[in-house]
Amino acid sequence: MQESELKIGYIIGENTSGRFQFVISDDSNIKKWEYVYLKIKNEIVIGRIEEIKSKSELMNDGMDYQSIDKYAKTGMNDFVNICISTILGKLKDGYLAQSREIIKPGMPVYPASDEILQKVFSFNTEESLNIGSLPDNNVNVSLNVNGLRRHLAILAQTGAGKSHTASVIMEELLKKGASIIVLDPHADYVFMKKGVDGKFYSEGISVFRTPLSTGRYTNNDVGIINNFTIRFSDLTPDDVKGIMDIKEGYTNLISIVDDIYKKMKGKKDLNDFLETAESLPAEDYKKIKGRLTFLKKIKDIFQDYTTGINDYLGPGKMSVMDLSGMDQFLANYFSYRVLSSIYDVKLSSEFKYPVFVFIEEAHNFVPPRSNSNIAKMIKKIAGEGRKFGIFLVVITQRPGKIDADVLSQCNSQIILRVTNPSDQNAILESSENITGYLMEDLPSLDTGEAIIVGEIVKMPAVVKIRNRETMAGGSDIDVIALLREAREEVRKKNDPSEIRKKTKDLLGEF
Ligand SMILES: Nc1ncnc2c1ncn2[C@@H]1O[C@H](COP(=O)(O)OP(=O)(O)OP(=O)(O)O)[C@@H](O)[C@H]1O
Repeated sequence: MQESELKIGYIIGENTSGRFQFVISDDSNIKKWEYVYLKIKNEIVIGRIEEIKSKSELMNDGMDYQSIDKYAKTGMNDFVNICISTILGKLKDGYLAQSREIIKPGMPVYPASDEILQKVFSFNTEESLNIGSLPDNNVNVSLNVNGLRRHLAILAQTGAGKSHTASVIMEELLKKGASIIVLDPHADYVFMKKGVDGKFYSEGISVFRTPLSTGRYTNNDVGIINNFTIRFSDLTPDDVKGIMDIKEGYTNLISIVDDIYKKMKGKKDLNDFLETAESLPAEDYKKIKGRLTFLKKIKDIFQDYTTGINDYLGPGKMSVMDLSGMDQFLANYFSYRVLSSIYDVKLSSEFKYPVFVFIEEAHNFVPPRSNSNIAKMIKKIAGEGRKFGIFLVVITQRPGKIDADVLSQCNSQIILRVTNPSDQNAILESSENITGYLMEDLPSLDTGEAIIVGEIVKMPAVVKIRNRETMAGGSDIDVIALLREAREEVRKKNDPSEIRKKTKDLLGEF
């Protein structure tokens, strides 16, 4: 095909090494977010359309309705359609390298073919995770598993598709034999053992719950579950303080717990702890009584066995820690136990495979300036984890309410719809990958559409995340269907024939 047949426009006006503008014909089908290229000295320089402007000298913004109406009816037009495109780089061996060429007015602009785009959005099979496709064509987009080495953030407002996206990445990582831990405060991932068809999906997935869990699903709903239990005598005094939510500054309560430990003479189990506490001087007992009541309330988590790292960490194994129904500080404590044990085995190289840790609702575990054990552990992993092979996937709907250092340690971002300006600002500040142009698109993304930037992709892209293979938990409630059911219930309650039927059932024929 001749170049002249392919081109869609010509470079015009002022252009820079980062951006160019070109005029397109009136009947062009080109759309925002599509990719174009220029041929400069036998090289292909790729750009992405960020904006399309249309303007007319004739029908300008100083004219009234009647005059425009007249022009419009004549069919006359002098529209100029101008596309603004960012330069993503020049294509080199399937990768993008920086382009420093001068972009001159008059140069033709070509639409990037699916073939070119497919090259840019794929990696070799072993390193690629299939995440979805470009929204307007069939080009598959893959993530580079190596890009996860520098942590990933999945950011979006509620309902935009964070858990869906995270599940797709988990499915892909499982296929690669990854070891995955999921901190799951709302039981969003507890059904992943099942496929969308309801059949069994993967041997490798286990769900861990504490006997305390009063979450949104029962054990029967979830199917096979593993209990996360603790043998009280395995706990250190500091562990017990953590479980009782006794923070660093509570010096009185800290010394009372230490005192109980010094005086314990029996099996060092929960009963021993509680009985020893009762023998404390009345004043001390009074101070700690509320915390002891709490320990009694959660006594079911203390069993004969302490769930340990070998239960939940292994090659090709994904363990979902269902923390639903727990107070935040207990969820923090359990999560801290899990992450610190992973940190230890990775630090000592006892476990050699990479571990991917997904943290849902991460803003609750590591809010700004938090000094809790779990927050310190997450910050440590964000800072140094990648050296030992622990990679974070931080998921949050409140990017403005999570520790900024943790967010900025994430070198890749998958960002779905975000309309709140303070969250948009937090995202913009967290990463140099995100430009103002990309930010402008955030409010208009559809559910399941994401902007992906950073080391996991060769160039920034808006991607339609693929369908899930596994069953979702925590999907949106179908309000319409439930309201329909409620109306039907009320109708039946008031329907005379239903009332007669009920009376007959109760009294028999009369
Ligand atoms: N790529 C997608 N394709 C099809 N459906 C999707 C996609 N992404 C999300 N959805 C659907 O949109 C709804 C919300 O998705 P999801 O639960 O993942 O959002 P969320 O951002 O995690 O919400 P929340 O903050 O409430 O947990 C779900 O019903 C989900 O199935």
